[in-house]
Amino acid sequence: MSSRPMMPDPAAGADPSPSPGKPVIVLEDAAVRVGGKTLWRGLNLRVARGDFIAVLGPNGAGKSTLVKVLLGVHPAQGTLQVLDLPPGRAGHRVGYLPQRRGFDASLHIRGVDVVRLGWDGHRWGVPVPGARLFSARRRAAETRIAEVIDLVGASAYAHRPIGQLSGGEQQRLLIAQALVRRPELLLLDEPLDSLDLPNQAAVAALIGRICREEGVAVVMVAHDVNPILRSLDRVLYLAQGRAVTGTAAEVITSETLSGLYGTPVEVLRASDGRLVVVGTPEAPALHADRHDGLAGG
Ligand SMILES: Nc1ncnc2c1ncn2[C@@H]1O[C@H](COP(=O)(O)OP(=O)(O)OP(=O)(O)O)[C@@H](O)[C@H]1O
Repeated sequence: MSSRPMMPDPAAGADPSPSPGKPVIVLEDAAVRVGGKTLWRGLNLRVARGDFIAVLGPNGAGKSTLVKVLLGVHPAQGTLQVLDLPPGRAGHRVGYLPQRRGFDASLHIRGVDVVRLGWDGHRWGVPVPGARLFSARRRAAETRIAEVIDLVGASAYAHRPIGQLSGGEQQRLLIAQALVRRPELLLLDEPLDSLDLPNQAAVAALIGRICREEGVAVVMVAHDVNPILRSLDRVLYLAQGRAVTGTAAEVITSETLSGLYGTPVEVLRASDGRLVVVGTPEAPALHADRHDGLAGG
């Protein structure tokens, strides 16, 4: 986890502080169109092993779309590489936790089975119990499933029905599911949403630890940077069709965000260190091509 401090320049759009080492993600001058219009462009990002990057921005800025681009399920222009391959080609080397709204309380599938789906959810059918016991491959799977449940601190409740667990407990098990195939890159879409503050802090700390201890690069969409402020390496801030990248201290400033939004935005620091952004405009509409010159990047 490292980054070189340097003031970001929204106009230039370059990622100012790439980490050294072989990149896990390379985006150069990337752009995305949705419904025939440009959502964002001029996006430059390099993510290295063990980096923790937050993707921030207002509703509709294109944060989830960026994750879909990295997964290879949404097309984009520019230079795009994930683990040295075009997006979508790295298979199990990429773990993904989509946005969600929680499990139905009546759902009886156990937490451990949810994690197991991350291992063999692509296969049809129910495993044959006898075959399972004698398969070395299956034993390796069960060892890894137990290991990853332990890693996220969910051993005490992993055998209970997932619908009966708290939001924080469910989220830990879903993170375990995303980690079970030992991904080198973890894409998390708002994993802290719908969690209460203590659980936000606990899950944020867990993700930071996974980054450090497992060497996994994490790209995490977040609405609030505060729970992850201490664990982060860099942020990518999307707004008004443009992107800036840098450390949180560089990007989340009145000067940088005012430049990005093109209107005065104030960043206040509370006495407990929390950052509060004031005066951001409403969610931007998609940028029509005739405005591309203004959207810049
Ligand atoms: N397949 C699609 N077809 C049409 N519009 C789409 C499609 N996917 C995304 N959009 C639009 O693109 C914009 C960006 O969506 P996206 O979900 O990436 O934003 P976001 O920054 O993640 O928003 P939020 O913070 O609300 O989750 C939205 O206006 C959305 O309606």
